[in-house]
Amino acid sequence: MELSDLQTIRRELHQIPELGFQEVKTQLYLLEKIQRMKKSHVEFQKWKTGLIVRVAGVNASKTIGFRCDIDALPINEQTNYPFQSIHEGRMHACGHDFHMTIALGALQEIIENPLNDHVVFIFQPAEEGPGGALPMLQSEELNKWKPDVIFALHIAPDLPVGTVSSKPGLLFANTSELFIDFVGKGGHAAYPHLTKDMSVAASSFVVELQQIVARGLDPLESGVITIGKMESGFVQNAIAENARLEGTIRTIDPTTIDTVKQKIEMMARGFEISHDCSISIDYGANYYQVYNEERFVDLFANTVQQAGITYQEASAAMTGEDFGYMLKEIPGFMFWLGVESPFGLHHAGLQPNEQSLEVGAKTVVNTIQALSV
Ligand SMILES: CC(=O)N[C@@H](CCC[C@H](N)C(=O)O)C(=O)O
Repeated sequence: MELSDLQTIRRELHQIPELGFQEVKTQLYLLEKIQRMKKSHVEFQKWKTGLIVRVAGVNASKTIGFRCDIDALPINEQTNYPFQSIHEGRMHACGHDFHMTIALGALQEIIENPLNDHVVFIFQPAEEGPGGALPMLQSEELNKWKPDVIFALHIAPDLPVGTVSSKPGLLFANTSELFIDFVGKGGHAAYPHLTKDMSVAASSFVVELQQIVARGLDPLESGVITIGKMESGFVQNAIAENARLEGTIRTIDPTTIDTVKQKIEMMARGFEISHDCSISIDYGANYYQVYNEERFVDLFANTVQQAGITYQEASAAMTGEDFGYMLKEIPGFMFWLGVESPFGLHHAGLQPNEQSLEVGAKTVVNTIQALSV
């Protein structure tokens, strides 16, 4: 596919971002593109709001899988693009518009030049939450065409176009969402002694949470607790009866996340006494670490270098990815694709360089070919 075709697809997808398991327009868009490419050796199945496409090999001994994620974030876009999101409060701020476009570009190439092996393209919903990889992996649809080896990519705003990066072993962290609800007693702003102020309780809780990482964990273990959203009260001159914190926990070791959760629960019991309130905790979606198999990372590094693309050894990151569940069951790896954006992932100004679409599609095709040898 020409760069201009990839750009058109990316821009059209960028305009219709949808949250996890609501990717209705996105699924239709992908279907329409796939129908146009479809030939007799191509089949597809829908899975919820996602899709699985299989290109049959000419003499297959295995199935190679490439997975891309298709959902967006509840972020208000702040780019100066003429093709901004038409969905208010929704944005492809994690590059999934790029991931889908690259998958479509690679799919077309593989349809036109089928390999010996079968190739399965997985368009997975709900990566940002509540998590589509695990239920998709357990689905009849995916099990019908289960890959023997699988890989995926993620855009990297801090890497130049023409550079890709990965590493053997741990690439992304273990994660758990974190939702904490506080219930106290509201009242007039002038009579705090008659109330249980949940704005104060929740604010102190946010600050105290950081002590769990600073003082509750072995300094040689890594952890992050981030509260990305807090809400309380409803008017400036009333004391808040309710508060809600929304955040995420990240750890390098899968067992450390349980330690963090225990400490949060102990802290909540203490706050219930000291603030005379009730606190409930929900951990939402939990993702398993992304762990790359060394032999595939080596093969990938050699393949891209032969194609004139720069390979850089990555460091592990505290980002999460439910693709970790797929890698737990199917051998493979994940890599970062350089897109040099002035703003990072999950930022309202994310503007990845579209030149990277061609590099991405070429890299995916080359990798599938290398895995098929
Ligand atoms: C690559 C990336 O940015 N992934 C997300 C995954 C989110 C998982 C979940 N909603 C959570 O916040 O724990 C990330 O934020 O790392």
